[in-house]
Amino acid sequence: MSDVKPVIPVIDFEKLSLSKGDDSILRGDLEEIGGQIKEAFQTIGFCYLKNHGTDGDLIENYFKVSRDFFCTSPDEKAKFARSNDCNFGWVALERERINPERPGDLKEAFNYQPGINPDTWPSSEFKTLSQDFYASCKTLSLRICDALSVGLGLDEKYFRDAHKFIGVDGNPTTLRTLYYPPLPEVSSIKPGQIRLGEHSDYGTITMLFQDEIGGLEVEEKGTGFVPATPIPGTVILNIGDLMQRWTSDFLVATKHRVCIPEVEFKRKSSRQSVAFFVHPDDEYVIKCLDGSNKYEPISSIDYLNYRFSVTF
Ligand SMILES: O=C(O)CCC(=O)C(=O)O
Ligand SMILES: [Fe+2]
Repeated sequence: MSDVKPVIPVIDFEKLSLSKGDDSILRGDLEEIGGQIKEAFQTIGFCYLKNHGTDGDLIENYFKVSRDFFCTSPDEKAKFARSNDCNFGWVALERERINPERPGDLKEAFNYQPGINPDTWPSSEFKTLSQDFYASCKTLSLRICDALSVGLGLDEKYFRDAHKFIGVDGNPTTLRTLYYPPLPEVSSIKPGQIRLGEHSDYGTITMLFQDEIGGLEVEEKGTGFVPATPIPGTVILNIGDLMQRWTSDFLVATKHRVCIPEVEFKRKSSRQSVAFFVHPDDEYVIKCLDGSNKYEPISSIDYLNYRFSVTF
């Protein structure tokens, strides 16, 4: 057996799994798992969590209802187009350029944030599954917050207390289902165009569920981009720029992207993923945790608006 650690570590989350009630969570388990997550975020900035306890049927059904929507006609999808002032709905192919130096991303997406109550949904099933998936991700992300708080030597509820309003007004945490359609012939892909350009996320943590097609790559210092190969049953976890700022760069928000697969059948296949972007409450003020003033205090919502204003 080699002692070389895999670049992106796989962390066993079983002891903090969603199948366990809040009362059965032990401090020692938060320390152990929180320490492993911290170490991953100090180095590569990404990890996989296995045995997280998210209901497999819920994941499967949410992927399916999303795919059914993305496979409807552009006119149908346009009825649910996301506007700049309302974080709900469909984002068309090439509509976003997350890396402004590249052409539009070859992806579609659908955003959901429970504080926003749209008049209509693509289907009642889509609505129910979005609500259920959001609720499950919320619980898991708060457990991750507890582990990370303990891992960083903070009070167990430190990060949880900054995320009190996830899923209600006053917190921008977003569930985004992503669809990367089958790709056209290489000749009709624009120079430099990929499925999702290089970027780091904006908020505190991001959880990502991906199908088996692959293509996600993560930047490793000194090496370049390395694949985040799909591992069935896991969720991928990374931090965003706001968490990096909060920890005065102690933890790193790693750049990542989704490339055009080299294997032909994967280029001809669609790819799906689901991201849960966690942000602190709008008015929560982020101050450097080490007591330094490396970065000025800033409210969560001011930071997010600033990031959107320079990207889109
Ligand atoms: O689809 C993926 O694998 C990555 C998605 C992502 O990084 C994002 O939406 O920020
Ligand atoms: Fe991302």
